Parts: sequence; C-alpha cells; structure tokens
Amino acid sequence: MSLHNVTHRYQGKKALDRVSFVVEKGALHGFVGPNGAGKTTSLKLVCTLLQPQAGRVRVFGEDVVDNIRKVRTMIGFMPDHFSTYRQMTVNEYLDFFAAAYGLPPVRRTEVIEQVLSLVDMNHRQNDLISGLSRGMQQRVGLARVLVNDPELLLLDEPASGLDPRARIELMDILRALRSMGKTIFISSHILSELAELCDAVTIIDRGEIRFSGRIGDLLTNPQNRHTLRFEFAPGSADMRESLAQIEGVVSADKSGEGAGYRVEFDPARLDANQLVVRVASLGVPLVSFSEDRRQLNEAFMDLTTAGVR
Ligand SMILES: Nc1ncnc2c1ncn2[C@@H]1O[C@H](COP(=O)(O)OP(=O)(O)OP(=O)(O)O)[C@@H](O)[C@H]1O
Repeated sequence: MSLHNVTHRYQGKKALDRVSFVVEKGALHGFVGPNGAGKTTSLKLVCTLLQPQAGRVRVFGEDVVDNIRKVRTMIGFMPDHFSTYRQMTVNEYLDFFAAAYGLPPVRRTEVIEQVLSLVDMNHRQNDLISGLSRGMQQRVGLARVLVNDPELLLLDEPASGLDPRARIELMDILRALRSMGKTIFISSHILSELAELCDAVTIIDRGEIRFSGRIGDLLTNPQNRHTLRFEFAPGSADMRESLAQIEGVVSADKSGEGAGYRVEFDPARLDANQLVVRVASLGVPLVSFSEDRRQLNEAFMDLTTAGVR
C-alpha cells in the first residue's frame, strides 16, 4: 500500500499535505500521530471512502480511483467508532456483512465460524452486541473485517478504550493475522503501544509525515551514534572519573537513578568493542551495556508539535 504526494483539504483547510509513505506487503505497520494529525483521513483515502484530491493512493499496485472495485475486495476497514448495529446478535451482524459481500448462505455459516474462531468468540455467537464488553466488541469488529478475507487490514485505533489485558489479547490476534500473511496498517495515538507489535511505523503530525520506517531507525539518535550506555552493579562507587580516563572517551555522565552511565567516545580513537572491553576490565561488576537509544516518548515528542490541532 502506498500514498504518493497526497494532499487533502476539508473546506479549504489542509488535513494532509503532500503525504507519501509505503506499507510493505505482509508487514504490521503502525500509524501514529496526535489528535487531528490526519490519520483517519489517510485511512479513509486508502479504503476508498474519500477520493484523493491530489496525489496517488495504491493498494498492492492498484490505484484506488482507477480500480476502486478491485481495491475494495482487497481491504478490510475497521473504523474507530463501532457501528450502530448493537441490537443484532454477533451472528446476525456478521451474516449481514457476509451477505453484503455476496457470500451465499452456506458459505456464510462457514466463514462466520472461521472468523469467530480467529478472534476466539465462537461461544458468544448468539449474544447481542450491546451486551458485549468493549474488548469483545472490538473482536467482533475485527471478525467483521475478516469476512471477505482481505489482504490488507486497515484498523483505526483498535486498542482505544481497551483495558491492558484486552489490548495484549488484541495484539496477539494481530500477530496471528500477520503470520497468516495479512498486511496490517494500524493507527494509534500512542507510539509505545505499537512499538512492540509493529515492524515499521509512520509518524504523522499536522498533516505531514515526520518519519516512516523501521522502529529501530526511529530510536537510533544520529547525534548519539557514538554513545554507549553502561549499567554497573547496584551500589557501585561513582564511575564517572574512571570512565572519563579511558583513552578515547569524550564524556561520561550518569544516566538515571541507579548505576547507569552514558559514555560518549571518539570513534577515531576507539571503537565500541574496545570500549566495552576497557569498561569491563575496570574491576567493577558490569550488569549490562547497550547502544544508547532514544526512548520512544522522547522520539515522538521530538517529531510532533505541542497542542491539539
Ligand atoms: N469531515 C471533516 N470536515 C472538516 N474537517 C475535518 C473533517 N474530518 C477531519 N477534519 C479535520 O482534518 C484534520 C485531520 O483529521 P483526522 O480525523 O484525519 O485526524 P486524526 O489523526 O484521525 O485525529 P484523531 O486522532 O483525533 O482521530 C483535523 O484538523 C480535523 O479537524
């Protein structure tokens, strides 16, 4: 799936400004941004509910305007607000959507069994949707998106309003769907919620893309490329001076409350392996060392602007 130079205005007001990014086939790709950033607008363009005013949107190579019917067979869109069919049972609800996709009655029964088993809701088939918890309703919403066996799932804030357990269970279902070969594009306000789950992430703010790529690349701070973090055993003596005296070390600062240090070094005089060997031979037990990576929240705050749009 890809957006190329997409601009979208509502009554003259720009909601998306030359937005371009790619979601690889088979990936679980996160879409993160604060309120009003343009996430729902982008999702609506991909799922053909809105037409691009400028730029191109493609789903597995098919243009959403030129090949709208084909695109619709390939996608499943779960909006952020659950539909109003609350007085239907789970079974009636799914049967309704399966019929809308043109599945004959016998096939519908089969498909409903399959999608409910994927989201582990077979035992609630005859319950009214209004009587289900938010987490269960989300599962039914996901089952609904799966009835036409789409290749691309577009999920708008599926985890909002879920308790931590329901969130974790939802993430497990999404991982299972990815392993079945589905491409999943999922939006959220919260970067850390998606970081564990996703292969890649796109960050949008005020209608502009701020980052699109692997989460690891987002966390590697280019300014800190030559910095390692060391954690010594709790209760160790202050190590700043010993660290600073290692040849090639530019600075050594405390990091956090415990015995953690950020050590910046000059790559022309010392490489990371040599630094680790020197630090380990200081005679103070070393608990861990790692590349200094920016915290997710820090990265997100750097890339987005304060205040609601
Ligand atoms: N139908 C509409 N008419 C006018 N303006 C709209 C409409 N839909 C969205 N907007 C505006 O477009 C901008 C982007 O909105 P969008 O819903 O795409 O953001 P979002 O990232 O999904 O936000 P949220 O996280 O709050 O759902 C916002 O400024 C919003 O007010």
